[in-house]
Amino acid sequence: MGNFFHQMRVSSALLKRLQSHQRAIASVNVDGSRSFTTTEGHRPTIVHKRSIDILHDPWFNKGTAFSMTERDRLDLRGLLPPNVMSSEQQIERFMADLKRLQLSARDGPSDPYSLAKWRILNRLHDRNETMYYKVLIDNIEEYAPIVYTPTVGLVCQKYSGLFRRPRGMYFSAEDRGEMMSMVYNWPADQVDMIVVTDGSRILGLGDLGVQGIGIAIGKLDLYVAAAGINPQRVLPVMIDVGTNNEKLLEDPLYLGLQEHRLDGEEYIAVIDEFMEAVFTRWPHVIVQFEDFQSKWAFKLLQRYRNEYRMFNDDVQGTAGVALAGLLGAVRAQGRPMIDFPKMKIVVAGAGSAGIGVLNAARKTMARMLGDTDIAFESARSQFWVVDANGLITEARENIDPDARPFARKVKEIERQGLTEGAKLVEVVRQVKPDVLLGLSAVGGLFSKEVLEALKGSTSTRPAIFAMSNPTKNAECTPEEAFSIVGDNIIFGSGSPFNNVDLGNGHVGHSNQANNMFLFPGIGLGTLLSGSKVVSDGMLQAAAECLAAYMTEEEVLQGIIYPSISRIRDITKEVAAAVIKEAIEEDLAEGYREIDARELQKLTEDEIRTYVMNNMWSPEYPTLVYKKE
Ligand SMILES: NC(=O)C1=CN([C@@H]2O[C@H](COP(=O)(O)OP(=O)(O)OC[C@H]3O[C@@H](n4cnc5c(N)ncnc54)[C@H](O)[C@@H]3O)[C@@H](O)[C@H]2O)C=CC1
Ligand SMILES: CC(=O)C(=O)O
Ligand SMILES: [Mg+2]
Repeated sequence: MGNFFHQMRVSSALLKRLQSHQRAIASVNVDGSRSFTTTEGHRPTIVHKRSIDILHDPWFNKGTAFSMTERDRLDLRGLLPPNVMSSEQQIERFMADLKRLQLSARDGPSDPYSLAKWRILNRLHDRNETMYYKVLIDNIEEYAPIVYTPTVGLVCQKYSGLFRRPRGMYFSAEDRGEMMSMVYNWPADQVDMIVVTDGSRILGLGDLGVQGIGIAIGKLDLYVAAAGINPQRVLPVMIDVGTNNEKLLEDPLYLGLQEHRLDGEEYIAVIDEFMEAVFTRWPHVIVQFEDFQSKWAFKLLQRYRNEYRMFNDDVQGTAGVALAGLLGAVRAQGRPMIDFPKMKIVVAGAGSAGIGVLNAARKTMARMLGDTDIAFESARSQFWVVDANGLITEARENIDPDARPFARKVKEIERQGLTEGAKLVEVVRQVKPDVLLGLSAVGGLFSKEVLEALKGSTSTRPAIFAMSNPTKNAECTPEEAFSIVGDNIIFGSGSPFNNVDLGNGHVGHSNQANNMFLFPGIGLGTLLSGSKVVSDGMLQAAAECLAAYMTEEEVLQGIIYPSISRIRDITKEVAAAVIKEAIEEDLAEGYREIDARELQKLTEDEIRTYVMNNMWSPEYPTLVYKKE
């Protein structure tokens, strides 16, 4: 039905075009291009380029003002956000943004100039990719917080003002039936990595609709900088199925579809069509799902993970990073990793990230306890999960099926002096956990009261993970954690914070507990192994590699994650671990000139060299012109 109407629209557009061509009179301009004067008095300009070339040509580019018929005529469909704007709207958007700069800079995280820095870097990204990535790689510690969390969150929030040149592809609900041909509008014949979002839960900032493309761009910046994926082979994708953000629905300058989100079968049909289209054009691509609301994150993962080379970063990448942190917290107490199943863990947040972490931690505990059904069942009792409605128990009505395995038994928690829906502070007070981990998206959730309660922890060195992003959503700051709970804690946060000066030359180490330490290596390892799926074993190998990366000395100092300045090295190690596991599981089918048999013969060191040799570095190549 939709298709039929679409064809009707196209054919009537074609008819109009033909009519106006019949009425056109040709003339030649001074620059050699040809113009037509139509009987209506308009003078169309003949251009000799199409698609991305026209967007990159400041002479002819109209950005969001290309009409739908022009987009079809010039192969631009999918290369721009779907809302067609008038030139007046474009100017209004630009001016609104310009005036907002001062205000936005004040809104920013710790760095008041973060947004201005992002703009400068973004302009460089548009002009010269090699130089952009050289700057990023050489100064990753300084600029990761600009192109990635926290500033990327602000960028997504302000995207309608910041948008200049499009980057990546947009597939919208309006494009149903067209995606298979639209993918050919992308200029690159080879794409290795796609990061796709539907904008429904961007960091902890909620539904940002089409503006969520910023997070896909930021993640792919790390793919290039950390994993050495060639920037010509990355593709950020926004699937615009509408938004339920009422502010955006009413904003005349919003760049996306101004309708409520598709849901149910209609929604799945759009994502299915997208997956089929990209894997048809690029059968070897890896698709990373990013920042999909929990409601869809798990369902889509289950739907595609055995069929396509894909993974969900928030569910699976975060799980691995948190697991590495939990194991680090055990080691930091001077205990062997095998003590992990004894840890009492309180998790605040039962969304895609929280549930992903809980499942991975429970499985790892069970494996350490002998990998039996009994071990799996007993591991469950190490977790207390608190969501927006308090402690989750079996007495909860309409319990989310993904959280059900972690619902506490009522009798058992009554013995602990707790009830269904108990507040976080009560849970911490009664459980006296070893670990308090936040993936709630609620800034300041680990209040003074909660942190005071954690002082009663039975652990010799309690661990606090305030993993929500961006900075203002962190459950607490390291200053709060160290000053309230005490100097002898482990601290990790999703967005970067400075270390804390504890006086007398002592430093309270602030770790960045972010999935950026895993997703680039998972993607690169999967690519180079040629595995057709991303298996649980490959993800586990990635997490274990990260957990083992820090030395005993570092861990005892409270340093349980690498500094971001080492991200290229840890990514290489993670990629090698993923490849090794893929080989062991007989999933590695090879990549380019190296086939499965040759991969199997590689030693661990040779796998590392293989990874390094396949990482792109930002060096200018020699260019030679050749006629088409
Ligand atoms: N550090 C990292 O690498 C990562 C961090 N995250 C962050 O995790 C956060 C959550 O992400 P998702 O799970 O996808 O979001 P989500 O929206 O699916 O889940 C949020 C969860 O927090 C719960 N919650 C809300 N208010 C609460 C409260 N007052 N107390 C306890 N729980 C509360 C909700 O009930 C829900 O279960 C986001 O801020 C995101 O940026 C996500 C992925 C990776
Ligand atoms: C880091 C990340 O993936 C998130 O906050 O959603
Ligand atoms: Mg994410």
